[in-house]
Amino acid sequence: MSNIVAIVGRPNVGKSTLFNRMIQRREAIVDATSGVTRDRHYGKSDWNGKEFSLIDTGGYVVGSDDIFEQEIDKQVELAIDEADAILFMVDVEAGVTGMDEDVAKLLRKVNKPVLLVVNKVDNSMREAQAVEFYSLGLGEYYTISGMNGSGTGELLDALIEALPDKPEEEENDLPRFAVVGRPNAGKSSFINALIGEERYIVTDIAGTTRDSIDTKYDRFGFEFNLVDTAGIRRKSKVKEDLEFYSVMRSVRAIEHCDVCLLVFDATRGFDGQVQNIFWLAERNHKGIVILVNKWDLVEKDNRTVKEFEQMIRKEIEPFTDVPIVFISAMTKQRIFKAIETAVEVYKNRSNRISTSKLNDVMLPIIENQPPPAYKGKYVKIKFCTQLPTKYPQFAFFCNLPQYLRDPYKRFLENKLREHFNFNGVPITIYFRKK
Ligand SMILES: Nc1nc2c(ncn2[C@@H]2O[C@H](COP(=O)(O)OP(=O)(O)OP(=O)(O)O)[C@@H](O)[C@H]2O)c(=O)[nH]1
Ligand SMILES: Nc1nc2c(ncn2[C@@H]2O[C@H](COP(=O)(O)OP(=O)(O)OP(=O)(O)O)[C@@H](O)[C@H]2O)c(=O)[nH]1
Repeated sequence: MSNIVAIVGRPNVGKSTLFNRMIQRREAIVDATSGVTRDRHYGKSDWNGKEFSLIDTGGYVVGSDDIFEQEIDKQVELAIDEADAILFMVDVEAGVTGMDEDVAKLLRKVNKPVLLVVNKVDNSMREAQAVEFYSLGLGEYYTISGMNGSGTGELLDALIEALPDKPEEEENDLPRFAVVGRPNAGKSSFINALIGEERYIVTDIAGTTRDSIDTKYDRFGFEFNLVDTAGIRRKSKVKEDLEFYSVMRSVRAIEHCDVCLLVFDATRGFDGQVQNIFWLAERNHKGIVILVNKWDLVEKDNRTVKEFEQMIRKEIEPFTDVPIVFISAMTKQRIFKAIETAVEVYKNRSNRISTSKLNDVMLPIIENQPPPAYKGKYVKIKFCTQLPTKYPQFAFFCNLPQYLRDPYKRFLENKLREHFNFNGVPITIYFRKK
């Protein structure tokens, strides 16, 4: 699990410009041909080998200036709750504004690293103007130009230095489940139905969940950890139904878990916000179980289940090999089934296939349907192997890896899924030169 860094600040100071710079740098290196559209607000970055997740809190709010100000405060409070470090961005062109002062006031009370970033310092004259930001009472500041990149190296050095060291080893080897979803989907109700009474919670100390965000349960004959349930149950001050809030509240739990239980409200549909959380889990290579909640409220006939499944699978293409369980947190219908499925997905995610077995299955398939010629070149795949990682990744060795396209990658993934059980688990495929 990586540290979470949030960029806060009033609109138009340049948050997304810096965000894009930090994310793209890495994406260019990691995966130049990724077909998935990038999240505008969440991504991974790294500096000197230290990885962190980056959240841009900007661009969510439309409305009058009044609403604006309140919203910014809420975003900052949430960022304070959920992030490990905060980049507070201000704009040297505009100078210190009232809104900057409000945000600074919130941030001065915070017991986490806060780095004051003065943006749009494109030249040395502006460097001198930046001194006025000392008045915000946050101490030292970093001058950057998000646009041309100057100063960002120093900023990143300081950020990495300030980030807490995360323990690599987990507390125990039990499956870690996170219950995620939009506000009001029924996450708390589901957790309550699952664990019964309040007294099952061992570590529910609000605000101190940072270092131990697992809570251990032993229910229905399964042992597992629920991730950050305290955080979910704490009932954040923020209740608004905005994408930003659900993403912000999910990021931490998703990063820390093995399997996400994605709860959605059957009466509201599998909309964009649910999908965002789904892809957040997928991009983090987590197992996923979709829980269609409030099933008691749905008028059903013998086709309803099928129709729901089809509708959902259409929205999550091409990663459709995901279990869907219809539950009611209220009547406790199929609560046990939900956990049982999550345990199965957990096992699938740890599924390791021996190289000989893998090649016995995959090579004949490849021979039968080899990659199509690309630019007149024929690609020969020689063998494949599963990499020794926590989640399923496969390397296919071939003469011309750069000529293999996404459709063939998907073909191989489908064949892997047909022959081995990776239900609910994202698969990564690499082509390597041999
Ligand atoms: N001169 C200068 N302009 C910049 C710099 N960084 C960003 N800008 C400009 O500032 C404007 C706002 O930048 P954004 O990155 O969209 O700002 P934001 O804080 O994400 O804004 P919201 O999404 O509304 O919260 C754009 O016109 C950018 O081109 C910089 O370093 N120097
Ligand atoms: N009919 C019905 N109502 C449900 C069910 N699950 C939850 N609800 C209701 O839906 C509302 C929201 O449930 P919560 O459990 O608070 O939802 P949540 O996802 O934890 O919400 P946030 O804390 O805002 O993120 C409550 O009024 C619940 O009583 C269900 O299975 N059936």
